[in-house]
Amino acid sequence: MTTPMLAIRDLRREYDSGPSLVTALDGVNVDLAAGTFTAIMGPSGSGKSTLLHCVAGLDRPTSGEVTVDGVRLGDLDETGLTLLRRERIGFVFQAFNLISSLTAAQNVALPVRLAGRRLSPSEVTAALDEVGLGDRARHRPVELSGGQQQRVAIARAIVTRPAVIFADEPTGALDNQTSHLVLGLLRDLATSRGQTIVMVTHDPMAAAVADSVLLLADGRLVDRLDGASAEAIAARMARAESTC
Ligand SMILES: Nc1ncnc2c1ncn2[C@@H]1O[C@H](COP(=O)(O)OP(=O)(O)OP(=O)(O)O)[C@@H](O)[C@H]1O
Repeated sequence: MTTPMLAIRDLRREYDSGPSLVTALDGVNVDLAAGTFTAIMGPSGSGKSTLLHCVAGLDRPTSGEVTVDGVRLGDLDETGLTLLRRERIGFVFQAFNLISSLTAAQNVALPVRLAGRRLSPSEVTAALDEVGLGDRARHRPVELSGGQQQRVAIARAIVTRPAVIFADEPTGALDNQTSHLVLGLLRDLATSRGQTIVMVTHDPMAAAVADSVLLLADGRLVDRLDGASAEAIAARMARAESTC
């Protein structure tokens, strides 16, 4: 058996919020193979963001273990986690998180630059070309549409060729047509480049682009749908929402 790109074992995350203890993740176990595209769905408050943050090394679980590309996150200190995120992980968020005073090319190069390294102009151009924005390198975010801004954010996420890309509602702020384009890009990163994509979404149409959908409810993985249509995913989600 090949080693999974992401291995999640008995993952628990509790929040001590005043008088009550909130269990956001209640023993999640799953392996995700390299080059797969996985959507995480579930009712509001089911633990999707917490799972994404724990698996991406942005948050520490209360117990359990996450292994990313053979590295156990629990063995890393904050510096080690920062390095891992910088070198092997890409992030795409609903809010594009671009710096308004910088051009598209400067935004793409910024994280690496903050890390004390410089990308060659051809690396930046290649990433922008890959998302179809090679001709917008000198544009500032305000001069770009929402979909174009999200594509710049994707270029920024892929410029270091990370093994894993985490996307939190990447199409949440986009219209249907633009969402389709952005999802196509993510799909292609998995299929053509073997990158592993994990995407939180509420949208069954978006989830249908993934290879599989993991369904969370009350911090537990309650179902997995492989190759399901948007209609099948929507129906399963409706059932999950009616029982919570
Ligand atoms: N920092 C925190 N402190 C206390 N409780 C928290 C914190 N973050 C999340 N929670 C709780 O943990 C549970 C899971 O939250 P999480 O944000 O992971 O859910 P979600 O599925 O992403 O929700 P949504 O779809 O609404 O974004 C919720 O009950 C939430 O209130």
